[in-house]
Amino acid sequence: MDINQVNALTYEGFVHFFGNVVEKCPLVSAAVWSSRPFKDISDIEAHISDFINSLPDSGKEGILRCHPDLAGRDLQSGTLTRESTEEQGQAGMTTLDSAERLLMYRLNSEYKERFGFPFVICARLNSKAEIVRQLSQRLKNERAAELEHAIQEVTKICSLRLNSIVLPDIQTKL
Ligand SMILES: NC(=O)NC1NC(=O)NC1=O
Repeated sequence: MDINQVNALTYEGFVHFFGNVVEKCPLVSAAVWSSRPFKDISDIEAHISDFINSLPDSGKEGILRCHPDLAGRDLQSGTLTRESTEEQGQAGMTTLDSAERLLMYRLNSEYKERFGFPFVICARLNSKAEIVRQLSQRLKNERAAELEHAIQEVTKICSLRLNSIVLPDIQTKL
């Protein structure tokens, strides 16, 4: 859909289409709907980022906790959202061998133990090797810096999801 169609959506319609641009957090799209009309995709993205960044740490942590582990239980049991299934597939998380799966499980567990929220990274922008490297690296961060880093990854995931729903401006004008 183009930006004019987005701006014409009712609240219910907007949450229907945009409710999962931040994983399992329809509250975020519900919150930004009242900022219409949006100029373009970047404008929607900016409102979402502003909303998330204005949350207290507990709210940011809550957003992270709504994300499934990479190569975790939801993937094994087929209960990932459609978006997350595609993203984890693209990053090679669906074709790990048993040693790689065990490594991801260990690192994810260690990360959750240390920070109290799951490791989040924009899977579509990272290869399997890069995900393992970043997970090992980010385990060494201070908690506050890591929370901000993880939230930036949420906004990258959100940006790619928005771009798969809304046509870019250039296409709207063709
Ligand atoms: N934990 C985590 O990073 N999850 C995800 N990342 C991503 O791009 N999609 C996800 O579900």
